[in-house]
Amino acid sequence: NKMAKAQYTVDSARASLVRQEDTIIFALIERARFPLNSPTYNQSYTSIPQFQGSLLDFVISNTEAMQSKAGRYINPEENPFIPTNLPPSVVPRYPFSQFLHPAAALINMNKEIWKLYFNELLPMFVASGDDGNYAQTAVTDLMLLQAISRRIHYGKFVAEAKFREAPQGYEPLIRGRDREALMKLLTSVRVEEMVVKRVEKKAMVFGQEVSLDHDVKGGTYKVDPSVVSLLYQKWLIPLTKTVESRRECRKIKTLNYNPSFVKRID
Ligand SMILES: C=C(O[C@@H]1C=C(C(=O)O)C=C[C@H]1O)C(=O)O
Repeated sequence: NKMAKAQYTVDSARASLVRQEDTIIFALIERARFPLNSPTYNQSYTSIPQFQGSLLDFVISNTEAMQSKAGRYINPEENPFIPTNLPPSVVPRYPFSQFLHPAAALINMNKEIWKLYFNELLPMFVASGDDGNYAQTAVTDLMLLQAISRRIHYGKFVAEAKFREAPQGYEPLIRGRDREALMKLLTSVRVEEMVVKRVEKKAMVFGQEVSLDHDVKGGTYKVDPSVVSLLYQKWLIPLTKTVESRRECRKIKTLNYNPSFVKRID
């Protein structure tokens, strides 16, 4: 049996979220190189033959189609932004562990993340203006959107690991559909505070100007460290927790229809 062993624990899931901070901060730095470049998002700017949508829509749907063929979405950590009509993978299927219940695959918050990205996030960290680099802008948007989406949906794994480590704590709340108590049990204020502080520090380290002529000097950063911590505090952490609580709430089905599930998961 080539099935990879379930490798997620609360600790390993946390370690992955810490690692993903690097990806998100570098993606923010890359996107912040360009001004807003609003034509990238304006459907009337592009008139691409046989395509309806903005340049970003065009880049995302074509990139996701190619990445899907290359097997990206076989990994349950990945969630496409435009899931309709995605071509199937054409590569041999790696047996990723079935750590999540299949119902978890139905949680896809990318529509919300997409809206949030344009309405709230972009204005927080890009300068206004237009330098014509629309394709480059779309590519950096996609990298950032994918990194943010992966982080938020990682809440599925966090929730599953938390449940498996303390089923006796979660089960009655899931059965009682007590969302509020579930959210409380899922929350670790201490961890959240560390995340918010650490990403600010990382943004200072990763976003400083490095030169051989002088010691590293603080003060100017490629993306504002306080914006990075605000972004985490206001959006990324709350949305990760929304995914976590949705995952727990939907477990009611598993608990009710398959009572052996809790035992089976060792
Ligand atoms: C991810 C976790 O769950 C919650 C969400 C957190 C986050 O999004 O960073 C941090 C702490 C918890 O409130 C965790 O406990 O590590």
